[in-house]
Amino acid sequence: MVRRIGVFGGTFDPPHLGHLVAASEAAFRCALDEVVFVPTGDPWQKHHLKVTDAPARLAMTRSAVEPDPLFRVSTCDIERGGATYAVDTVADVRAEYDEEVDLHFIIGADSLENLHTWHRVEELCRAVKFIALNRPGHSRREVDTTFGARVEFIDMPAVDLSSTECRERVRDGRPIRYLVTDPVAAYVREHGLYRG
Ligand SMILES: Nc1ncnc2c1ncn2[C@@H]1O[C@H](COP(=O)(O)OP(=O)(O)OP(=O)(O)O)[C@@H](O)[C@H]1O
Ligand SMILES: O=C(O)c1ccc[n+]([C@@H]2O[C@H](COP(=O)([O-])O)[C@@H](O)[C@H]2O)c1
Repeated sequence: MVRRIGVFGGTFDPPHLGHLVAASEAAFRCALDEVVFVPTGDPWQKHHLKVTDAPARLAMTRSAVEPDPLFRVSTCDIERGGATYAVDTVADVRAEYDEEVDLHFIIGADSLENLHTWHRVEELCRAVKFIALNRPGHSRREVDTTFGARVEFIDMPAVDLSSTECRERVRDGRPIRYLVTDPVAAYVREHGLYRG
């Protein structure tokens, strides 16, 4: 039996409940054997934003996924260096297995809308199928399939939350408890992240 692996790339600055619900729902609905969270090294489309250092995002992502035996973290994007391209992510994750695996790239509706801007997208689309999740304010159906994307649309309980909102809440002194896991909230507090 070829194992079905979900690859969930994200900047995870910080990881929040929307990410965890998306991964869990994708795993359940698509019978995934494992979901690999891959924090970006250098998210090139976020160069206009201040992104938290990779070790902190990695530590938060590890702590967020640790309780779920179906989830693990790969550091491949952080270790590779240079701009993070999903086409490299999936090649590196594939290389982490000794056996043949069927890779599914988990993606929110907002990212799916921008898929046509991704590096070597046709090659990426040959390498993986996409599991696309609804995200408030974004239509999942607007995907340009001319480059061959194979997309399965999954409905998850809508989580109207972003890392941006979490960062803004911390900056403004508002709570993020219950929007992120307790260990992530503790990490943010103890390391003074997002205080502006
Ligand atoms: N609430 C959500 N519901 C569904 N998908 C989500 C949600 N939040 C993030 N995602 C998806 O998770 C992946 C990683 O997202 P990312 O780490 O950039 O989080 P974000 O909340 O979009 O961050 P930011 O606000 O900093 O842009 C993307 O594919 C994104 O579409
Ligand atoms: O391959 C690309 O060119 C590309 C461009 C933008 C985003 N991505 C990937 O999309 C995932 C979510 O990225 P982000 O920046 O929305 O956190 C992550 O795995 C990124 O590497 C990939």
